[in-house]
Amino acid sequence: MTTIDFVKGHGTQNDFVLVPDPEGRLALTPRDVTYLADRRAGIGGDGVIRVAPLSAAPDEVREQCPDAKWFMDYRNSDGSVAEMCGNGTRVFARYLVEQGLETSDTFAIATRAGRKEITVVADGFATDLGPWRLARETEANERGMDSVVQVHGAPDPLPALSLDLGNPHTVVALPPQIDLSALDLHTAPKVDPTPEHGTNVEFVRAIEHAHISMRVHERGVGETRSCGTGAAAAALATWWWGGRPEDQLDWIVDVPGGRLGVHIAADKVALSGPAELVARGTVSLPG
Ligand SMILES: N[C@@H](CCC[C@H](N)C(=O)O)C(=O)O
Repeated sequence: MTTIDFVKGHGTQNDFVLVPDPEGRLALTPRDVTYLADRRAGIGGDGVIRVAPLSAAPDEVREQCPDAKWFMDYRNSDGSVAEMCGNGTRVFARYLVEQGLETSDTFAIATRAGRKEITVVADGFATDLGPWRLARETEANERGMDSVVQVHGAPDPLPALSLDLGNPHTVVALPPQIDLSALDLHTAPKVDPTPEHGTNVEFVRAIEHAHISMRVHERGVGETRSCGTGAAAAALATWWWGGRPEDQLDWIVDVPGGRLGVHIAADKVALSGPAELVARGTVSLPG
């Protein structure tokens, strides 16, 4: 039986089991990940993050991130690998700083979606998520929609926009007659056309100028209380639908677990918000 150290943390209640692997020797299987993420039989989390040295990252990640020391090896709670996790980057950064593994106010980390730059800010951490793009630009109609989403709680399919932030997102602007709280996200919303590699789905309600609230159904997880790349996708889609106003580049995104900041800069986007570590211990992996 293998016993490992773990650290539990969260960013706006998007929670993760961090697994320190300073030598880069740990091969977490999907079964290990589902066990660690299990809220009843294991530790519990929306995802599992192995903290590995850059030398343990895949070749293409090492090439893209030569100045990063640490690789965020992210898995969803169902054991699947995801390219990116925005809230995860901040919790990962919190761990590196608390352990003294990073000592400056700005540093790079490596992810499967490339190099991400972290900045320590007053209320947590900001992550430069880098470039984003419309996933199906050629198919977006004049209203900026390229797909439809069927979700329990809405009588008809709702128009949506797909964005790529390193990982896939489909954003729905809720019509005024449907409350965010009326949606049932226990089952995955159905997206048409079906994205080849699945998608995270965000439902957005505008509150005021550059201020939205959202709920999310995450690929590989289910409904979560926050999603960092999802918040960025939701702000970008709302900004896009609004005609990309140049005076609306700083967004507030309210999620069930708290509040995130999103800054849009030309072809890049940044995410900011809190990150907390709440527990440490050891756990035996299933044999
Ligand atoms: N919660 C994350 C996103 C995690 C990955 C996602 N479920 C996927 O499969 O793409 C975030 O904060 O961005």
